[in-house]
Amino acid sequence: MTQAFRPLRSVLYMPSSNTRALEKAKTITADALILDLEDAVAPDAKPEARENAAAAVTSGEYGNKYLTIRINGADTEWHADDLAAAAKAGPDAIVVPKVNSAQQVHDLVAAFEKAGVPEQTKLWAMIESPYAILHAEEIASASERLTVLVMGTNDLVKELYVDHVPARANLVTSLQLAVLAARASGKVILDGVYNNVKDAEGYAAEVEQGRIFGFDGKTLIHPSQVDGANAGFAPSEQAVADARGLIETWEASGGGVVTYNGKMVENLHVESARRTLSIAEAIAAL
Ligand SMILES: CC(C)(COP(=O)(O)OP(=O)(O)OC[C@H]1O[C@@H](n2cnc3c(N)ncnc32)[C@H](O)[C@@H]1OP(=O)(O)O)[C@@H](O)C(=O)NCCC(=O)NCCSC(=O)C[C@H](O)C(=O)O
Ligand SMILES: [Mg+2]
Repeated sequence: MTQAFRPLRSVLYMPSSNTRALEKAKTITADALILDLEDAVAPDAKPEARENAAAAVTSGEYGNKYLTIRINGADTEWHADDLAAAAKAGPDAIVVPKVNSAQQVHDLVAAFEKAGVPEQTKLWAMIESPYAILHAEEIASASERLTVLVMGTNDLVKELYVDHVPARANLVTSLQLAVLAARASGKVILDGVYNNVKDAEGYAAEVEQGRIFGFDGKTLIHPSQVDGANAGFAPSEQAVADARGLIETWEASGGGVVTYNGKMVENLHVESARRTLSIAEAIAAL
């Protein structure tokens, strides 16, 4: 995780045209918000949504949540105005949909600079096409400014001509390629959204799958999904206790190979355990 272990377990989208959702989001315990100007906003509502998103970012009313704005893609009529508004507001990150190549990342970084986007505002790139999946490592490593890959599984399903199915068998290769790309380039990666806000069981299974696959967190569409992601992408109490025990046992041994709870422990396991503790500490510090 390159963002100094800033937790991004739960990253909630909301249409920036929906003032009720923007208001409600102030009290929702998501680690980050994506104030959307793209697919969740109808063309007629884009100008007002743009103003709402900028006002939300500058309001100072969202506590320590990481605030991002998802702008419309560079090939749309709204992109330039979205980017100008985001540049002025200075969110923690600008989320760009449908990023397909390293060249596109270079162009975006240049456009950020030209538009006067503050240096501390990062680029989050959405990976949501077959082409992007096959070029995910080049995209992820194209710029230091790009800190997070965000899976767009709705668009990916559309582009693959498949359906959403339980356990996402038809997306497993894509998800894993994207996680590999993020890990190879030291970037954070967020899983896609779960569309059925009434299906708590299916949602919980998908959170667990995302955690097992190695995602750092999940993008969400409804407040009811926040607690599940916060718990699912945090080390459990047992994992924290095991990490402490493992480190203590290994250190007491003088740093060679030992067993802890019957399992072999070497320095690489200690590194993983320290990472678990760092994540737990970062979450506790929120
Ligand atoms: C999915 C929804 C349209 C459902 O809306 P609704 O039926 O109004 O939900 P509820 O009545 O259950 O809402 C209860 C209260 O919670 C607030 N609310 C709802 N959703 C959000 C939210 N996302 N953020 C903040 N607050 C929210 C409601 O306002 C109610 O508040 P109150 O009345 O005060 O109690 C809706 O949830 C929604 O719009 N979700 C977000 C949709 C979105 O942003 N989509 C874009 C990204 S998804 C995507 O496609 C990613 C990617 O590009 C890909 O390709 O995969
Ligand atoms: Mg999409």
